[in-house]
Amino acid sequence: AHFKRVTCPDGKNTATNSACCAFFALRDDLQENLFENQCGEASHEVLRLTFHDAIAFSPALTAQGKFGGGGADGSMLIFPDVEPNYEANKGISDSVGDLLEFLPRYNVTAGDLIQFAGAVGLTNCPGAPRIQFLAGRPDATAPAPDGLIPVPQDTITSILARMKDGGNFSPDEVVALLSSHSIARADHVDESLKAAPFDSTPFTFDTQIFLEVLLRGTAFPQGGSGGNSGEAESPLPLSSGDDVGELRLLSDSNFARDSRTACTWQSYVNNQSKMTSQFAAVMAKLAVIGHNPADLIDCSEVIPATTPPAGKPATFPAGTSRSDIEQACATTPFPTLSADPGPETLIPHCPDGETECDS
Ligand code: HEM
Ligand SMILES: [Ca+2]
Ligand SMILES: [Mn+2]
Repeated sequence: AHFKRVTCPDGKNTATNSACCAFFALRDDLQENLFENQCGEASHEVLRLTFHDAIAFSPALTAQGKFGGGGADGSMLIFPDVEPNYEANKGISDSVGDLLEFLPRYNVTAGDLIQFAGAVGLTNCPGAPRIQFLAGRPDATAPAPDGLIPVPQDTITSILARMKDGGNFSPDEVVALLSSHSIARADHVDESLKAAPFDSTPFTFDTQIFLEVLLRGTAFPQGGSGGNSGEAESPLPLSSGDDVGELRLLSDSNFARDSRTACTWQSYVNNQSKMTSQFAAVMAKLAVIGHNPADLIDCSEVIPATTPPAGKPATFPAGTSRSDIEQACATTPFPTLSADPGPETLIPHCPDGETECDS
């Protein structure tokens, strides 16, 4: 068969399906005015929103005759005064507010906007994969019920059960999804710290998260209140001004050390291609929770090209070494890595070495 491309009403773009046309101008607007072509705060927060919108879906609740949520249906944007107020969604209102500026100006559904923006934002992050984007999610008719978003103080057993129910994710697939925490910073785990990074390279989609969470924790980030619910000690607590020390989620700490997930966790250390290909595959699954993909139209062609990885292997952050690794996978040797020289260094607050940046 051959496929004829349609010319979009904008007169500039062609598409495999006219349903994809609305996304070209939206993409350019998001890149210029929200993400600023950077792997900064807005790109990170929209990625988190893709998860929180999609995973609020529960066949188990439906089986009890209750409403289980609509999955990736944009309910966060359609009912912005409901779900964003749930405890597990603390901080999500930033990305909800960001995307609500775009929603009325484009002929796309709220569920599509969230997953599309997540895929576009990712391409600003060096090393991140280009993920699939399917269009055509119908609009949510009701907000998802509370209690469906994992929190870092949950046990691994409970998070795995929730992820199985919500997206039919295996333990390995949950670990793959946690690659997202390579480009992540917390504002609400320790309310006294703003943008506390989960790894030493929060603007690069690399495997440092999997390495650094395996290092022995020594302290809570300096300047913070420490020991909050869902927080574990980190190996890089040094802070100065806006440059906040690394914060470790209790759940990430547990995933790295639990017998059900430790070997997959360790297998991503210094294996960028494995991490990114598995993350891309599982994100495709996440993005269609609550929908039959056969009802959606492939508009992946609108997603920009990726930003290439730095090409730097994983390294022990300055001040740490192999002897600090709490290895929990018994069957595979830990990879040999070099260490950055010198004593512990600060983790920069801004992308691209800027001295001032938003949030
Ligand atoms: C499965 C268990 C998970 C737990 C318990 C969890 C928990 C958290 C928490 C507590 C934060 C910090 C929020 C804040 O205080 O500002 C966070 C941030 C983040 N999470 Fe997760 N998460 C999980 C899975 C995921 C998944 C599957 C994704 C995406 C695919 C994701 C993407 C992110 C991103 C990108 C951020 C950073 C947001 C920012 O920098 O503002 N998380 N996560
Ligand atoms: Ca990183
Ligand atoms: Mn944030």
